[in-house]
Amino acid sequence: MATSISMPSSSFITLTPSNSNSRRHRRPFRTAMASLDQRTYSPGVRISEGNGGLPKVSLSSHHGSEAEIYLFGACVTSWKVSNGKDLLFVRPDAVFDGKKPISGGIPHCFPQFGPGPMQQHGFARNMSWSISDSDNVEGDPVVTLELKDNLYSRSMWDFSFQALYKVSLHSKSISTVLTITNTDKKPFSFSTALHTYFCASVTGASVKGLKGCKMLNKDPDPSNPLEGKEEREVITFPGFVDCIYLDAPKELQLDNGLGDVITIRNTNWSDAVLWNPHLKMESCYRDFVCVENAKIGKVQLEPEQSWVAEQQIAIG
Ligand SMILES: O=P(O)(O)OC[C@H]1O[C@H](O)[C@H](O)[C@@H](O)[C@@H]1O
Repeated sequence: MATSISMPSSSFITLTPSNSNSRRHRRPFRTAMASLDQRTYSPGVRISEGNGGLPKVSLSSHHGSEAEIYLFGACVTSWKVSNGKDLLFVRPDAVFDGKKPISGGIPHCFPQFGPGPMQQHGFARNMSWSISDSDNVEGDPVVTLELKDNLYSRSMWDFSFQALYKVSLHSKSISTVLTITNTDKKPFSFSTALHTYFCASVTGASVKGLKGCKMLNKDPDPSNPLEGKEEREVITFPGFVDCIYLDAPKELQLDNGLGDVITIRNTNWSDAVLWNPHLKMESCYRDFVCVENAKIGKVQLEPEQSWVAEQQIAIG
């Protein structure tokens, strides 16, 4: 069944979440593992200790789908539909030490995509987010995570901001809405991406939907990307791939080469990135491809303005 994403037509909005058909718990707190189990969340939303003792939110829908999200980096590390097959990939070299970003699942790149004045892909993927809200909408669990500036983020990017990340699990899809709000008194700008790792057989995987897009190919020289236009209907991963697609469409299709066709829809994520490290990660490159929704050109926000973007990945 096709599911549509309904989003405000403007990319800059003020958030007013509401849902009459929901069972919501709003409990802002900063995570401390000892106190986590005393909190209650909406049905289908549970918190427990994950790898490395890091707090992990588990979502289970009444349809049998499941997802896991680490508060460290607000990283969705697992998404399973009712057949129990995990469609996301976590690299075998991923560490869960609360310092290094979790390599796999859906890491955030914010407030910078790629290399730049601050660390690669910014700091959001290696900070602890908190739970600001949980909900259950007709049997589907929803959790909203929040990140605000602190001394660490300000040491790299001296702005006051709020990031809200709402993750909703459905029977055959998972959607994420990222809202960045300028809570500062001065404007700021950022680039961002959701660096999604999909389980795949790299020799059978392919992506459709990018034909005609302007490309910035970081292969062979990442510091001097080659401009071009994508001519292929079906893009495969025969070797190292690291390519930005500007003004990508709202819907891409990934055939993971493992028998699944995954539709990746978005609202307001204007760009896309394909990445597979090939022999640079010899132990695991055969088992995943990254298809990333991104905002490569800078988003500029005035004080109190918000930017909102949604990604939905769906199967079947
Ligand atoms: O290893 P990471 O810091 O997670 O980055 C992994 C990759 O992310 C993106 O896909 C970039 O386009 C690549 O150039 C980068 O190598």
